Amino acid sequence: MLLLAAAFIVAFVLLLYMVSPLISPSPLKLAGAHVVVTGGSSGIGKCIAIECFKCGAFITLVARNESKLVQAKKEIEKYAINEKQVVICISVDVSKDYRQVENVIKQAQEKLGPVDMLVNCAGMAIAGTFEEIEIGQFTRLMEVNYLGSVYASRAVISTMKERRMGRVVFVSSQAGQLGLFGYTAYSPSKFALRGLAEALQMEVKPYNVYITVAYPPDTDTPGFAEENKSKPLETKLISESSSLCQPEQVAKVIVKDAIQGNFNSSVGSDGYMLSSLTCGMSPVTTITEGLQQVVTMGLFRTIALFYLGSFDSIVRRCMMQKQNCEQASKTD
Ligand SMILES: NC(=O)C1=CN([C@@H]2O[C@H](COP(=O)(O)OP(=O)(O)OC[C@H]3O[C@@H](n4cnc5c(N)ncnc54)[C@H](OP(=O)(O)O)[C@@H]3O)[C@@H](O)[C@H]2O)C=CC1
Ligand SMILES: CCCCCCCCCCCCCCCC(=O)[C@@H](N)CO
Repeated sequence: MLLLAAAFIVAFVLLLYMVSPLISPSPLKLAGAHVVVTGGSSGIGKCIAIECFKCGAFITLVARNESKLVQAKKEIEKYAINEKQVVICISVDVSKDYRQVENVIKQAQEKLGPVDMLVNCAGMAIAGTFEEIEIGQFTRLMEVNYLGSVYASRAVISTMKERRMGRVVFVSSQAGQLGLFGYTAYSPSKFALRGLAEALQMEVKPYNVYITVAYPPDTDTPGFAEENKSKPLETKLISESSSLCQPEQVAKVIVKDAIQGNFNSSVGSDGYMLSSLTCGMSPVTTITEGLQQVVTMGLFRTIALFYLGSFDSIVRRCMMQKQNCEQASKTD
């Protein structure tokens, strides 16, 4: 009986491997491709642009600040592998008005041809307790992190479907896979990207267009330094459970996954565990990935329970410390 079951499983796995080319997309060739990177003037976005440029791509950088854009363009151009390669910059706020973003994409396509890959990396983080964060910041984060990605993606998707090719990358965050102290405004804006990505992937898969959602951990960038200025101690301590990465390393992984057409993109062992644990109904792009999710789910949930316990105790300890400080200052 056991033997029969084992034989059945082996046959099943073999069958899955046989049909795997049907679900694995063919890799995108970056040489000569047009890659648009929103948020490409700094941090992770700039490193993604460099990574693509190194592979022979043509780059459009999109961000607000013109001098930062020009600076980034100069830096990226150093990595050229042939004389034809071009980097262009366009200044726009991706979060304000769909028509503006659509125009920017049109301009980029006139200069460098149809977009082969769009990387939605423009974004920002604000950390603070729920009652500390100004009410307008909840709107702002949804506008920049979520709607900014909707607008740029909406502007490229029709052409991608017509050409039966393309990649759209959403840069979410590990804070888009779990909610944690201090991120009541930020986490939802990153969770939203996952919902968008899943729904969109189901629509565009028959057109050979592939979506990638990246979930980076804390990454050493100018944006991260800015966020740290006002980050609650609890958020800092909890985030230390996950590694601090360099933007170059994060960019390498994101570009590799986008080329392959992988839906999930994570960095490091905690990133891997989190993605596996939170895979839910997200599409699977390789058989190996699907099998790993099935096998590791229970184990990773067990590990996660220990993490959750330690997060709760960090929050409780910080609260008690604050109360002690308040009492001490009252009795003084
Ligand atoms: N660093 C980290 O720890 C992590 C970051 N992430 C995510 O990665 C992305 C990049 O982060 P990071 O590299 O740290 O950030 P940076 O602050 O270093 O870079 C952000 C980029 O986005 C641009 N940008 C910001 N707002 C807008 C806007 N409204 N319209 C157009 N462009 C905009 C900025 O240019 P300008 O200001 O000139 O517009 C800049 O080019 C973000 O989405 C972030 O949430 C995810 C996980 C971890
Ligand atoms: C099996 C379970 C494993 C669980 C591991 C849990 C680790 C949680 C750490 C969460 C870190 C959040 C980083 C947010 C980064 C970010 O988006 C901002 N820095 C943006 O600037």
